[in-house]
Amino acid sequence: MKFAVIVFPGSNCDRDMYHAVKDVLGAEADLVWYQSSNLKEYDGILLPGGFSYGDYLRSGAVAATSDMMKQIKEQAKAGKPVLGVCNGFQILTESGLLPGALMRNKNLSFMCHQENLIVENNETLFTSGYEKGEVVKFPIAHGEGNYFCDEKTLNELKTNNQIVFTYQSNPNGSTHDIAGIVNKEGNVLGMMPHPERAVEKLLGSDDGLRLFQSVIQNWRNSYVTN
Ligand SMILES: NC(=O)CC[C@H](N)C(=O)O
Repeated sequence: MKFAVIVFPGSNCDRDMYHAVKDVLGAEADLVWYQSSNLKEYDGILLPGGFSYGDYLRSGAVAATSDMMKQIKEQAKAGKPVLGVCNGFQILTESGLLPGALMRNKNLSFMCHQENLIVENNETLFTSGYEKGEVVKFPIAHGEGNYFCDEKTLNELKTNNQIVFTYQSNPNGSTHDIAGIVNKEGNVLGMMPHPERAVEKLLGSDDGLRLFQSVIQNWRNSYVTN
């Protein structure tokens, strides 16, 4: 399985994502500049965190209009796994691949620390390696992680089991303590906390490893026969 780690001007967690999948997991991965047109070559797409286009207008708003996002939409439609972390999540909501929006944190401050998350749904291709209800520890690092959606959208998210991670102790004011959601089809996950920064005990947690392992395992189950 080969991953594309998408790099926009202003991405700054791209190297961490690359390190996690390539060096720690031993998967194939490339850093893919946003002007590339070869996304079809990849089996999985990783949208890392950062400050694409300096967070101008709104976080993720400019990147959402790029040709790269058009390619990502096509690949998502084809069923490939797409993971957006932090600014990646913001880009996914801004581009309409996921519902809702990320607003300024309730305390209007940038926050950077470890958070406990609850795995609400372990029936996705990203979370099959976790137990339902399991508490995992991932770091957060954001100023605009306050997930908002209207009542109707929240009910849809609940009905379709699209809420994947919630915060055990809500740090940013997110609606329903939401930390991560999937699309209806289940192949696009957006989350504010950083699984790629929780892949080695030295980092304070390796709970993020199983997320990437789940993606790889599910891809193998679908495409590799022997
Ligand atoms: N680490 C990140 O991706 C930061 C995301 C975003 N630009 C924010 O501060 O909200």
